[in-house]
Amino acid sequence: MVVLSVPAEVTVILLDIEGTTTPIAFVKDILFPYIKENVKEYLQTHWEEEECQQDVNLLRKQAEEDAHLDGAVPIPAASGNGVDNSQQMIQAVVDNVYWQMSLDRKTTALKQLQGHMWRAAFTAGSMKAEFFEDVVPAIRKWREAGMKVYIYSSGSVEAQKLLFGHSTEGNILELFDGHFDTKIGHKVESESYRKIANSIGCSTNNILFLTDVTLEASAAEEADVHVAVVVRPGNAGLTDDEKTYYSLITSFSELYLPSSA
Ligand SMILES: CSCCC(=O)C(=O)COP(=O)(O)O
Ligand SMILES: [Mg+2]
Repeated sequence: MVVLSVPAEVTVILLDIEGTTTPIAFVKDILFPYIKENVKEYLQTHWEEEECQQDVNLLRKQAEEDAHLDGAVPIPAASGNGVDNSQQMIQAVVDNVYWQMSLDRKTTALKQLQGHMWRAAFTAGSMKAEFFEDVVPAIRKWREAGMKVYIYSSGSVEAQKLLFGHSTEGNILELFDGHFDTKIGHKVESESYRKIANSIGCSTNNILFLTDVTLEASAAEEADVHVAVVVRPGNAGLTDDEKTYYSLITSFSELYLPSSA
């Protein structure tokens, strides 16, 4: 088995979700289709609720920022009361969500709505998150060795908690010291990793970030975070240069912690 030695200065392991702890197929074939199939009905049912209106307002602000992009879908401001106006707005939100999802955008606005929508499915038990089989045993071992373990995903913190709270392995939220999402910054921006270190109360070089996306790995590395790129079935392929440059692991069990020897 290939072994990757974790530098002695590392005290925190920061984990991506999609393509790292969880198969991309679970996200693309289960989580995202649920949103597309249910978004219109969800908006119709919850439209008058404050949480739903906050989600719509955030999506509208995002739509304003996106106005210059090809194919962008605007969300009009409410122009009055009435069923027709609400139905038009709901359709605009639906179209905007579909457009954003067609580009796999990671905007806070889209991720916040998705998180709220998944709540019903996870809490009713009709959806259970999946992890690669090495994930939970490895995290338990890291914790026993004194590591802190955090999640950093584009999925909202609320969605992350649903995922780890309702999985095929039960509620495993206790395994994490905390969660970060795009509210701290985007995963392809190195400043986000500095802010995460600051929030945890450590130096960036105390963190090892595991992700499947080399743009994220590169941003983290620029902030002096240690990185390993996770190669899983179904993940996007890496170029030869990326394969040579990055430390690669295909299972969390390939990480060797000197402190656990
Ligand atoms: C609770 S995560 C749901 C998946 C998701 O929406 C997503 O965007 C995953 O992104 P990641 O940063 O984990 O690759
Ligand atoms: Mg990922």
